[in-house]
Amino acid sequence: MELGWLLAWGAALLLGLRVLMELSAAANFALRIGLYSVLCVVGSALAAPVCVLVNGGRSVKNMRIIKAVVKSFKYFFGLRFEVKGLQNFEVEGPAIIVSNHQSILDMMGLMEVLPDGCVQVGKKELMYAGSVGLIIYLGGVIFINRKSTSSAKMVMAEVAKTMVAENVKVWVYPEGTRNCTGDLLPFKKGAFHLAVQAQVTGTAPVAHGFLTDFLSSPGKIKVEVLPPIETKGLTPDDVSDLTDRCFCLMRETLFRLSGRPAQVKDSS
Ligand SMILES: CCCCC/C=C\C/C=C\CCCCCCCC(=O)SCCNC(=O)CCNC(=O)[C@H](O)C(C)(C)COP(=O)(O)OP(=O)(O)OC[C@H]1O[C@@H](n2cnc3c(N)ncnc32)[C@H](O)[C@@H]1OP(=O)(O)O
Ligand SMILES: CCCCCCCC/C=C\CCCCCCCC(=O)OC[C@@H](O)COP(=O)(O)O
Repeated sequence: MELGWLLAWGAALLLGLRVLMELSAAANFALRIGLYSVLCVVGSALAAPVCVLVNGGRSVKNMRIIKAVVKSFKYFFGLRFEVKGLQNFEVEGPAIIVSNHQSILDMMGLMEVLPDGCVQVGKKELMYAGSVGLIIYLGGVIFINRKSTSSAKMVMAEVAKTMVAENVKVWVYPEGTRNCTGDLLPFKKGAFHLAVQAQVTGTAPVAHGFLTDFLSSPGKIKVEVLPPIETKGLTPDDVSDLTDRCFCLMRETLFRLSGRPAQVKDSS
């Protein structure tokens, strides 16, 4: 009898949530973000011991495991991904990847395209986000202190040396924070200094219209990897131009993916 009541209450709750999601777009979004957070926390707790057992601790190789787990999340939301330009990651030698960053949800899109041996740059506070922080640490994410420019620059200078020595790709979010306005924030220049310091083969901009597509249920998320910009031979004097070029390319692509007319605006 008690089990019967429990099932009845459970069914009523699910039905109630379903109706709420149908009636209110805000409730729909909040519930889906809630489910995503639960999946991240539980997925991280389950994946962390696997990463330690398979790769012995913090290593970029763990990103393969993390990627497999995060890629399964789309089935909970009925999402599909339309990925274009993956071949643009096939550059010889180290490279920088830059992408827009709309929300915590972006990780689902990023994992659809993340190449092997690619480390990401993240704010150091992420380390303290419970099991999610642990998995981010295990995945080899490079942590920077956004409150100290000199310390962030020092970390980036070390990254420049490592990426050349170990032939790795580095993924940076040049807006430096989440931004869900549908447009881009002016780019910070760290990624582009890094490209020049490491004399990388290319800087590949990635653009996605994640949030717009996530809100239209069931969404088809568009992610596009643009052709890399050759950065070998550039000097520190070229950093501003390189930053502007990437900004314009990415903004144009973001607007196209979101189905809005292109607008003209510079990065300053
Ligand atoms: C299994 C289940 C798993 C479930 C969980 C799901 C997924 C998780 C798993 C893994 C995914 C991890 C994802 C992590 C995502 C993290 C995203 C973020 O955290 S974004 C925020 C952090 N990132 C950034 O901030 C990068 C962008 N910022 C920069 O590049 C900045 O420039 C900076 C280097 C941080 C410095 O910033 P600051 O504001 O302090 O200074 P300015 O940018 O204003 O620069 C001042 C001045 O210095 C010059 N400059 C900058 N960098 C350099 C340099 N390296 N060398 C020389 N000079 C530099 C810059 O040009 C400015 O000078 P000027 O004004 O004259 O041009
Ligand atoms: C003991 C503490 C427990 C904390 C539990 C935290 C639970 C978090 C639940 C779900 C979060 C999933 C996060 C996926 C990783 C997303 C990385 C990310 O998007 O970081 C934001 C950062 O780029 C920019 O931060 P700001 O926009 O500047 O801010």
